[in-house]
Amino acid sequence: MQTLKVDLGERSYPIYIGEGLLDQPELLAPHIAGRQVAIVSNETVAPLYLERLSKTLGAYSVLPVVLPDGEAHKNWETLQLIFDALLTARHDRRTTVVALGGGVIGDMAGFAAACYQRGVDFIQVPTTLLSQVDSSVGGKTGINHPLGKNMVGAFYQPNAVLIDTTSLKTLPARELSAGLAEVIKYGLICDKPFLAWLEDNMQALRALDSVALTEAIRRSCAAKAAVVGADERESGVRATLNLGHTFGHAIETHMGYGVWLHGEAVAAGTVMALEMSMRLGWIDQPARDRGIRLLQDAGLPVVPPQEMTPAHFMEHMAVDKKVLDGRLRLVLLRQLGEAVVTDDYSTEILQATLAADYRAIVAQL
Ligand SMILES: NC(=O)c1ccc[n+]([C@@H]2O[C@H](COP(=O)([O-])OP(=O)(O)OC[C@H]3O[C@@H](n4cnc5c(N)ncnc54)[C@H](O)[C@@H]3O)[C@@H](O)[C@H]2O)c1
Ligand SMILES: O=C(O)C(=O)C[C@@H](O)[C@H](O)[C@H](O)COP(=O)(O)O
Ligand SMILES: [Zn+2]
Repeated sequence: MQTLKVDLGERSYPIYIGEGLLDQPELLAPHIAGRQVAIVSNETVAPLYLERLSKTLGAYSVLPVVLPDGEAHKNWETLQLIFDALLTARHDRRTTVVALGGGVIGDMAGFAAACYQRGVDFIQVPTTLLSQVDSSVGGKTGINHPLGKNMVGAFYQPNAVLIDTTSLKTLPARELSAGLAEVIKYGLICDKPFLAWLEDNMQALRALDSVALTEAIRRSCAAKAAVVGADERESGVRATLNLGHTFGHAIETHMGYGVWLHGEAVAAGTVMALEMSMRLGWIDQPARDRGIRLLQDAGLPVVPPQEMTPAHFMEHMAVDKKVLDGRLRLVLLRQLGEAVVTDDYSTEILQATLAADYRAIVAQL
């Protein structure tokens, strides 16, 4: 097992990474204060892992809360089901909410923990690659609004993150690829050598090679922990973790939550960010193409939806959380491995990026 730390003073917490950690009560016990634990999961993950985790937490009174599965359920109605269950079972302020599932479950369970009786303890047990490398770390919690992704939420850090890498064995290939989009993101924004490592190891990752996966998870979590430790509430460098997300969130909202997976939308959005960085003269064409090829090798879509016009993108991007005083800030690349958050671009270049022929760009690779 490997242990990383998210360094946030008195709110610091460990990230445990390893095989079979779901069965190790001694890792969770130090992070549970009371006798009550609510395991929040969904209809897909619960049949796979809920019984196991409940057994591991056998010393506590365990309340299972099983939600409907999917991004389309990341909303008020589903959040309410968590509060209903906690209140019906008389969970008090010393309860611990444990999120068992992917990023949708983690974001919702975390938000519920932030709100329930004004805040109770919370542990992340992520079971998708995306949640293991990104969403379980850093304390962004929340739900979607029909007008925009993650528009209602709170920064609320977990007490611990427990990553059992063997849970990835049951993950569908499409979901694994979605997680790889966020892994590639770390290489693009802050770790150029990691890009080369990913190019060398992409096939092993997609074949669920446990050594390669553990290394990708460790390196991703280390990058995320460093960024979050430096800027917990996104007043600066944390916004770089949003590479590809301004365009990607527009795709998710426009297409209907769940039609494009978050990681898929981020992948196509990252291609758009690469294209815009090239049009600004910051990266050259070989660098752009290298990024696109890596996303493609990960099994991800690299062309935005054909039905989305520049006007559609502009409409959705207007509610992005990086808009300040009406001006949209974008995460772009100065070079591979170095991201910037900037509003220093011309409208013409943004419009040209939105209108670019991505099918032609991909065809020439
Ligand atoms: N809070 C953050 O910092 C942050 C970061 C990135 C993404 N997110 C959010 O995370 C969400 C995406 O997360 P996701 O990609 O994990 O999607 P998800 O939570 O929808 O999980 C993907 C699918 O895999 C299933 N699943 C989960 N674990 C499984 C397993 N081990 N075996 C088989 N099936 C399994 C789920 O039931 C679901 O159907 C989005 O809502 C996104 O906005 C949040
Ligand atoms: O942790 C962060 O900060 C991120 O931006 C990570 C992203 O991968 C993630 O999708 C996040 O939920 C996006 O945040 P948002 O503030 O743009 O909704
Ligand atoms: Zn993301």
